[in-house]
Amino acid sequence: MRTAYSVETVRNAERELMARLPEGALMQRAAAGLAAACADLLGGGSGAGRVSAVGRVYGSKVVVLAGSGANGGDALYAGARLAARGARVWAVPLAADRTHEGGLAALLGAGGRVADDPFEVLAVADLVLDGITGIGGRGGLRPDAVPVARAARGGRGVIVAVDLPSGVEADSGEVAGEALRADATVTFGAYKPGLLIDPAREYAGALRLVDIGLGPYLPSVPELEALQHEDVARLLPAPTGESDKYRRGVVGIVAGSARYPGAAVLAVAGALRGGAGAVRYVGPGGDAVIAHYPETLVHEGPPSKAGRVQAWAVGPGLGDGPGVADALASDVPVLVDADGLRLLDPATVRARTAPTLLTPHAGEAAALLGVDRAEVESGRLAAVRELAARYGATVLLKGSTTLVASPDQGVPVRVNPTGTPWLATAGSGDVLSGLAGSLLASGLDPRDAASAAAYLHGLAGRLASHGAPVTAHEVAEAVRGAWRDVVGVRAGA
Ligand SMILES: NC(=O)C1=CN([C@@H]2O[C@H](COP(=O)(O)OP(=O)(O)OC[C@H]3O[C@@H](n4cnc5c(N)ncnc54)[C@H](OP(=O)(O)O)[C@@H]3O)[C@@H](O)[C@H]2O)[C@@H](O)CC1
Ligand SMILES: Nc1ncnc2c1ncn2[C@@H]1O[C@H](COP(=O)(O)OP(=O)(O)O)[C@@H](O)[C@H]1O
Ligand SMILES: [K+]
Repeated sequence: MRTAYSVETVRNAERELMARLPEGALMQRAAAGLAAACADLLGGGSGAGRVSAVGRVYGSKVVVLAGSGANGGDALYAGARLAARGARVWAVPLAADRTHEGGLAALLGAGGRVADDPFEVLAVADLVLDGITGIGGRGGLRPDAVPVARAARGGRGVIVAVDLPSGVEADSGEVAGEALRADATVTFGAYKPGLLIDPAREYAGALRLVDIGLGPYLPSVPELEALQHEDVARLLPAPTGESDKYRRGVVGIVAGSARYPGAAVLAVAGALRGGAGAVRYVGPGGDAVIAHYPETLVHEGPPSKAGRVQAWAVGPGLGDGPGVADALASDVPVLVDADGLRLLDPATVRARTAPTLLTPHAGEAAALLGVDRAEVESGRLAAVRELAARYGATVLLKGSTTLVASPDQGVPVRVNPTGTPWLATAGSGDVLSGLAGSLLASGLDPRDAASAAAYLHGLAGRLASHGAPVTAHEVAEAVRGAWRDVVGVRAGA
């Protein structure tokens, strides 16, 4: 599990740790880890967007962009360590007389210099350390930093953000103005939410966490968590000798319409790959569903008359078709997506005794919240939390970063680490709905069902795409490979 903590929490932990250490020790730990990561990148270490061509620290050219705070201090001390190993290091102080004194003195003492002309050194740098702002930064880059940041980006050097890319909001992932896009970010003590959530995540490049000993002082419940393979493997259902199709769970799919018949097929396609023992389809698309998936149980009447299910997934391609209210009136978990989300009444959802899972994309979330889509896209974390609180439901917010929030207080939001922009293709959300509904039916709680489904769906998207366009149908077909990958089954086993 990868976890992220808010700035306030990190600062509290740092305070506690610092009280037990000699002055400056923490910054030295950060600088040592940062310098080691830079040495690795200068040596051709992979993972970052750009790869350094120099192949070694000795003789390489390094520029340190230093702001007025401790972030600049970290960068300058790391610059000093690189200078001591033979790098030519220039400092570019962006806050004149407020540059970190100790850091600058260390750099000068190790043979580094203050650049006469920042643009000249940025043009030839092999590596640029962005120490303009870290967790103390507010708003985008200030006007005087903007031309310097642009010159850094325009040069050929690998850009390494210190703790955070300068200009991004650490707690929310918002990017309020201009920010410096890094090839790699070396962060200290704990990931910050902004490093895992778009749009800020896009600016961070490859992530490295430097352990500065903060662990024991961080609370056990983080702000944000990202599941990894082993976490998802623990969640996925596995049939046993005692299993039969009913015990494995039956998922009911209410999807498709005369206008969108394909949505029914795609939602069923996802559901069939999701672990339930049977898929019941309810709606007007039964013929198309059967033509693709004869194993589906189909029904044309209302969901309440379709026979017992353990969970419903309602909404994909439904248009104004019936079924949403009927499914919501049931006493089993219900996933509501797409058309089902229109006119969804918070009071109805809140009054349910069984769990509800809402799966909006940014546009649908904006409509539910009564705000602009751009507001949701720039502030995903706030939007998903607000929706979960307002509806008393688990919410999976889709998009470039998929987030899952629980309505319960103190439960970390989950951020999905898999996926590819190629998933932005018609119908891929329908596959996700079916998949998540199927995991709900097989007994996962809504937060686990949503995050495991997003994880598998994202991985399936990557496997099916391999860098090329992909269709929703192919994503559904790749779910099995993703599942095997997660649970560690090798091909042929
Ligand atoms: N605590 C510790 O022991 C450890 C901390 N660590 C390190 O410290 C970092 C936090 O340091 P920090 O608190 O000094 O804040 P920091 O991020 O350097 O920036 C704040 C300064 O920038 C300014 N400023 C604000 N916004 C701005 C903007 N948009 N554009 C430009 N300038 C802006 C603002 O000054 P202002 O001009 O507003 O007076 C303020 O002085 C943390 O990220 C990590 O790297 C590690 O060494 C581990 C140990
Ligand atoms: N830029 C992106 N990067 C990664 N995944 C994306 C991106 N845009 C959309 N997705 C994913 O693609 C799927 C699209 O779902 P949705 O918007 O409901 O589309 P549709 O209604 O056509 O099925 C979601 O799983 C979403 O998270
Ligand atoms: K920075």
